[in-house]
Amino acid sequence: MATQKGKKTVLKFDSEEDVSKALAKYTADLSEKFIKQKGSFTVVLSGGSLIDTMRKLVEPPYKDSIEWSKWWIFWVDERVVPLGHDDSNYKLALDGFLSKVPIPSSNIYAINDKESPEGAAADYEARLKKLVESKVLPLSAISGFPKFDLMLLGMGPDGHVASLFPLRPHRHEKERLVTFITDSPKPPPPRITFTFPVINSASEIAMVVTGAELANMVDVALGNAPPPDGIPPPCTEVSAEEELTWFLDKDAASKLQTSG
Ligand SMILES: O=C(O)[C@H](O)[C@@H](O)[C@H](O)[C@H](O)COP(=O)(O)O
Repeated sequence: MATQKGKKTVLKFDSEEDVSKALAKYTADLSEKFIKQKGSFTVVLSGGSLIDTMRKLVEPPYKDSIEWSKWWIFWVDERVVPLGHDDSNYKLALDGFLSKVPIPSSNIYAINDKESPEGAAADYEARLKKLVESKVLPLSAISGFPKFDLMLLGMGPDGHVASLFPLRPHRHEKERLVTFITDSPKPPPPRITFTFPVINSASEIAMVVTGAELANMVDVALGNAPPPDGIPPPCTEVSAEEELTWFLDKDAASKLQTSG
């Protein structure tokens, strides 16, 4: 199998508002590109502040120009709570994004909230495999794992991405597509999450990071500073097959500026 990986780009903006504008344009451009190329656009969302930062995408001109009917929506991680619960990443995305645009509901892959964490991870993985069979999701020629067009990721101050946390062994999972955790250090504890082989098979990944409390970890993630405990955190493992693009506001990039 080929092993070539994609490039990495770091974009810095004066404000979170500018990150939001740039992220909307980037996402709209990729939507147009992938829909032209393959007739669909598969997008993987995170929870946290990302959905709010995506707010410009559901405003003109993008709200009316994007071919929403060709979009497919997935979650890189989800809290195992009822879909209507305030902790649910599905609810967060529904309220802030999905309820405002006409993506077909059959293209929106929420978790099965009747299952245990283990059951919900197995169920989500089985549904992804069906989408591979029906050719909605291609397999990466590099990794052999399902290949999504775009993943939109956030990062925690401990360097976690998705629900892959520094001191939890599931960050090293290499076989499964989706795994689970019942003791997440970030509440709520029960979660399911894509594994690194799936995350790193995406064509495009946007790491969307804003706020001064993340500045130290951005420095570590981009290789400018060593990890505080000597163990590379999950954020250092993210790569995309085409391009990984970091969207940083001035505050999140503040340590990078001082260290050059
Ligand atoms: O469900 C979750 O908790 C998220 O998917 C998680 O991985 C998030 O993206 C980061 O913790 C960053 O969160 P913030 O953007 O709120 O800092």
